[in-house]
Amino acid sequence: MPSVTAMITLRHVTKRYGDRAAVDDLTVDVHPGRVTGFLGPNGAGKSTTMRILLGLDRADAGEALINGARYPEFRWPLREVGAILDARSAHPGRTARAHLLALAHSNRIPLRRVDEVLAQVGLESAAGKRAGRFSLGMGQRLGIAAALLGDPPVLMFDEPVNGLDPEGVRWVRELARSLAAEGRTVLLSSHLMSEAQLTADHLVILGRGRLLADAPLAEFVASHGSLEDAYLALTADAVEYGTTREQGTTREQGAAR
Ligand SMILES: Nc1ncnc2c1ncn2[C@@H]1O[C@H](COP(=O)(O)OP(=O)(O)OP(=O)(O)O)[C@@H](O)[C@H]1O
Repeated sequence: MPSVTAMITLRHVTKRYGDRAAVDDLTVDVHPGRVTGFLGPNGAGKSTTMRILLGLDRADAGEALINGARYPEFRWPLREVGAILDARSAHPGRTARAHLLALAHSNRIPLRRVDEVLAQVGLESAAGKRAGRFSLGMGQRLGIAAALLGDPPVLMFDEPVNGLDPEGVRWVRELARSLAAEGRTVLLSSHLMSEAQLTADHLVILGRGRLLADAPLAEFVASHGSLEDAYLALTADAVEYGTTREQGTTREQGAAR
């Protein structure tokens, strides 16, 4: 049974670039045993939040914890949290198997896990192929294999279905749901409301780096009939780069707010 304790804890996290806050006093908990959809318009701060959690960016203020610890404190981080931030993270000259073997070595993960995760993501037959020759979808699968390698209790996927075909999209959805059903914490960012509605149990929505909502999916859908309608109503004032209805041209609203 999943514990009721939050596995991802953000407390007053702020990150500034110049005079602008990419993440602005963000406090939220992400719980195990469910898929939490991490939503927000372009530039809302989703990737920055994930990067801070993964120790790739440093917050100017606040605390970002995974299972009670800061990422740099983990001796074997891949056993604590699996993440895909960028589908092309493997060295292009390395085969899929060599990439995963190197990761397993570096985190003292049993080497048998390499073949297990290759099978889990459907890449057995491509294990000897260089990552640089992978299609976008294969690259996403390799990224997910790396995330699963250490059997971590926490998974963070940033736009995992970008560029995937319908079969791949469904596969990611079912994978995310099964990982949550095993009691893991799954945080998944997406721009696709239809996909988020099919995948997430719970939603955390950001706008301009601030928390706009933290509630069960069912509440959103009940309030407006669809997640898309609820989301667009909630984020209307937080969109940075929109298109004007009359001309379909891009305008920047950021300076006006
Ligand atoms: N390295 C950086 N230098 C300067 N500004 C940055 C940097 N990284 C992010 N930002 C800014 O911080 C804000 C938040 O960006 P972030 O990528 O976290 O948003 P996001 O919600 O992931 O957006 P998207 O949905 O477009 O991926 C944006 O205004 C972005 O331009």
